[in-house]
Amino acid sequence: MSFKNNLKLLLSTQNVLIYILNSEEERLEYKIHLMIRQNIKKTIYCWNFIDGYYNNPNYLNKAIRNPLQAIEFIEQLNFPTSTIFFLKDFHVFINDISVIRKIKNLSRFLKQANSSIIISASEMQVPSLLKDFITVLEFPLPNYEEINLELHRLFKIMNVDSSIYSEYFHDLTLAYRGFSIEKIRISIAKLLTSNLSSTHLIKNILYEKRQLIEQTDVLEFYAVDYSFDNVGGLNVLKDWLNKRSKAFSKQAKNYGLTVPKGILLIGIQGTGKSLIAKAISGQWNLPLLKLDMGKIFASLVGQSEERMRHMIKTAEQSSPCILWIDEIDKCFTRLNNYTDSGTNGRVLSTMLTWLSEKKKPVFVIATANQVLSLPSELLRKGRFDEIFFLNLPSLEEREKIFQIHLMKFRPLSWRKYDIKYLSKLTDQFSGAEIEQAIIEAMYNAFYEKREFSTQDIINAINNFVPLAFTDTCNISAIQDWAISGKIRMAS
Ligand SMILES: Nc1ncnc2c1ncn2[C@@H]1O[C@H](COP(=O)(O)OP(=O)(O)OP(=O)(O)O)[C@@H](O)[C@H]1O
Repeated sequence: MSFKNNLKLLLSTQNVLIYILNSEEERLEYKIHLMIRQNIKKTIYCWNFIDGYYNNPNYLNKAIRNPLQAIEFIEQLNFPTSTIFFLKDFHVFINDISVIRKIKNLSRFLKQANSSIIISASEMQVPSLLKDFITVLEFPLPNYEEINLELHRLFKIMNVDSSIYSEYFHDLTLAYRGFSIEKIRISIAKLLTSNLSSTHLIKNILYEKRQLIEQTDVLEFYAVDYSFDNVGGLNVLKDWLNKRSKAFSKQAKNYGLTVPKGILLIGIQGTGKSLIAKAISGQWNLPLLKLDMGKIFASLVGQSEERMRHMIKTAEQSSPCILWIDEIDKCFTRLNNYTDSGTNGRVLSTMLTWLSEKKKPVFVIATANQVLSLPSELLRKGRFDEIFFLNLPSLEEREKIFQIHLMKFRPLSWRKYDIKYLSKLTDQFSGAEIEQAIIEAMYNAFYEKREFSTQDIINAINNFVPLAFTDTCNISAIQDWAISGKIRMAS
């Protein structure tokens, strides 16, 4: 249900105390006034600590700097019917016992009078004594249409010919998702006065967005310049992803397609799971947010779930985007789930519920090395669109990986290396190990002050012991599991 409908319902069903969590007080106040004018017949009294009651000429400056008096004022008005008392920053004062008592005493009469108190709060600070009386609502940041409207308005005010940017208006609007209206105003004023081209304008907004996202502490904004050309092999996975590359477009929506949820990539270390996450972001031209799972877990009870919820909200506000959850197996294991039914289980269940019910265009890429220890709930249908297994590369895939890395290091002379022979020598090597062997060869040749050759790479390969040789048991177990048909192979 939309915020507006939710609030309308609460106000018409005798909810006496409504606590609205928001970061945009001015916009919230405007929306409530608009609702009163258009949809509901109520009178409104607004109060803040410095000005007291300020919007009704008959009661100007009542209860200045006195929250208790602000509540007593309601009593003095003799409980007017169908009235809203909009109290700003009142969360700071409702921990005072005299304020709590007064509100409790008032609540019955407010109910009879069909009136309500709305507390506008920037933080969640509901005292336990009022828990049963308060309904909490969250005021969402502006949506696509609101941002679009505001941008047109700002362009007009600033006398900027919006037709110059018309082709980019959709991208501009998307880039500003996750910003408050106030932040959009400041940002657009700053950017338009610096006469940037459309693409630079969007780049700068994304830079500001990055700072906004990183304030959350658990999300890192990854600026990547990768595409599928940087990934050798994994053709089935790439094909699957290519078919969804326009999944977040208007055309896909009009076609009736549902927004894809995401994928779980399971595989041996160094087979390109992280690389694929970065490449999708570049290929689909969507921002990549990396979640630091370790930072979700806090020591205080309830704080970890709160951080998870906050992270989800930030990702949704920045959508469309890619959310990359690296090494999910390190945080959620079967063992953890059974031994720690507390925090770990609750954080997992918050995430699983979101994954199942997610409607916003946040494409989740979770990666894991271990599958046998992953909680089964995570693998269940409906969480991810698909689970892919990334095996050690085949001969053809190794050829492609050698080519990609040699082209990267020697864009002009890569053809002189005997890629076919090197690929044959590296059976059981991962992509990361192939890259490592080339780098090792380069170091050795550089030390001897000469260009590196195929022979240097052969020497490096001969001195290299790949993980598949040292961790045979684990790797065979995961390969057997994948081959048994439980998940889709990435190549
Ligand atoms: N298929 C591939 N094509 C090209 N390069 C690859 C491939 N696989 C791995 N690499 C190289 O190895 C590096 C490390 O791989 P990556 O971090 O993506 O592996 P991973 O599967 O995420 O490993 P881990 O499980 O250890 O996190 C990549 O940055 C890339 O340079």
